Amino acid sequence: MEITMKNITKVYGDLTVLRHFNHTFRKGETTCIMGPSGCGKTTLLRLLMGLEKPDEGEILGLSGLRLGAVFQEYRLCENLNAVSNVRMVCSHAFPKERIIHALTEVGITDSLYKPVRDYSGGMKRRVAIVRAVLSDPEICFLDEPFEGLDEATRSAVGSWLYHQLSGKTVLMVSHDEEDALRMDASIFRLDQDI
Ligand SMILES: Nc1ncnc2c1ncn2[C@@H]1O[C@H](COP(=O)(O)OP(=O)(O)OP(=O)(O)O)[C@@H](O)[C@H]1O
Repeated sequence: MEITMKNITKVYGDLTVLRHFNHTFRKGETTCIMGPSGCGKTTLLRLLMGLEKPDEGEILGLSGLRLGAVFQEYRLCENLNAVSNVRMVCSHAFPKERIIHALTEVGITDSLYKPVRDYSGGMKRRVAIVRAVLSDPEICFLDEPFEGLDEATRSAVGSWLYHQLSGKTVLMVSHDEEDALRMDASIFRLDQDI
């Protein structure tokens, strides 16, 4: 029950981001990928999500899995409200009340029906988090999921997310060890000497 990145090399023009990189992530657990800015953390997630192709190497253990993701740039439909954004990833029969309940639990209450273009960055991030969770992923990728949230919200949303994703495979990126702690994640430091 593992996801293996085997001999992965990723190059952008003159820049080699990963060179002959090998690592195994355990399924059913949360791993927090940490490392200096620009070291390739997002690239690593994008390779695992299949959004980038490695120049060399292979990734094993992911095929057929249902993916969920929170991207740094939210990727919401700006003209739709929070409920509609989440509803897009749910099955037809999924009760709207459960969507509203989840959004309320992360603190999106009175703005549920406003277009998300009018939301703050922190609110957009919380909508993206609820969308990722309610898509019922088998593996969830979280790229700096708590960025832009104040300490109290970070803690409340972190605890909600931890409970929702418990037992699933989660690969997250963060600069903050507190985030790893609140998600009960093991830390993987990406510090390749390229
Ligand atoms: N599509 C791309 N084209 C060219 N260069 C890229 C591309 N994507 C990433 N890079 C470069 O690859 C390197 C690694 O980027 P990446 O976003 O993976 O780093 P990171 O560790 O996630 O950084 P941060 O912590 O700042 O988010 C950076 O130098 C970045 O500029």
